Amino acid sequence: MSLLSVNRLTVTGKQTRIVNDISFHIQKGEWFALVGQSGSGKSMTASAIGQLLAPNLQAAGEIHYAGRNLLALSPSEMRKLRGKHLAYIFQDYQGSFTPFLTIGRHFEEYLRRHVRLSRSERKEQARQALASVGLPEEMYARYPVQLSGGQLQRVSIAIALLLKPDLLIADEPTTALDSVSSFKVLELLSRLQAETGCAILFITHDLRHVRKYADRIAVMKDGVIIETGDKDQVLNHPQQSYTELLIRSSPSLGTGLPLREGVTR
Ligand SMILES: Nc1ncnc2c1ncn2[C@@H]1O[C@H](COP(=O)(O)OP(=O)(O)OP(=O)(O)O)[C@@H](O)[C@H]1O
Repeated sequence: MSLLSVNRLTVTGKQTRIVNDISFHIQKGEWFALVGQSGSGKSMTASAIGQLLAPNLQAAGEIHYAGRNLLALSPSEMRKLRGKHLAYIFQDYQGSFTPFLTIGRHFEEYLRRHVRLSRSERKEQARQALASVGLPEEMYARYPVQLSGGQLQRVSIAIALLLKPDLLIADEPTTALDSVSSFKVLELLSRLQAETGCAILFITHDLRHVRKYADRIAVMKDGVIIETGDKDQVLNHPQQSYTELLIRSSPSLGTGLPLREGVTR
């Protein structure tokens, strides 16, 4: 059985349909990539899963997780699930931190919200989590502004994985980072996924990362999933001309694939 099953999800604004009747499923422990160009509806899909859509947007359809339809949960039920079972990391990692709280306090607050632990136990867990993402203990007492982008994103990952969620939703986690930091963050995610066994819904427009890390891919265009399958199948034998175009426009993937009729570069 799938860990997460999205069935006929639609996200609508006042006048527009942003996500249009999409379905996909994620298996336990797999790295599932949702790819497509900017504005195709990837982030809205990710937000709908955790009931994080802006108030002017509405989701319809079903999103099944552990036998429950997430779209039907009350806000407080959803809050309990987020963090413990389902965690997010975002492109805008800075927005996930409160500037006047130390890194340590961010861990503390997260743990306090979700589990019953003594103060010293919380501190110990935070220390271990920092170490697990390769950050020194002294980061605990620092403020977010005193860390680099890559370090902060690593802290977000440490916090997101603190309670060993089954599903991590990573919405373009490396887009705002330079290439060395991106590399480190993705290697870290890959290692932690192997250690914790969590599934990852990985949202990106960078197919190089997909090639390296993903198990399966769904390609999104204009709010619709136009193609889905195993990574190698989709990247080596795309069925849709749009997928071909995405592959061709990717810096290091765009070679060796014959251009099909009607596809323009
Ligand atoms: N609160 C909102 N109200 C109305 N439309 C919105 C709202 N938020 C996003 N949109 C629109 O929804 C569409 C899909 O946006 P979304 O962020 O899901 O795209 P994306 O594929 O994740 O793009 P990117 O890669 O740039 O993040 C866009 O056209 C965007 O302008």
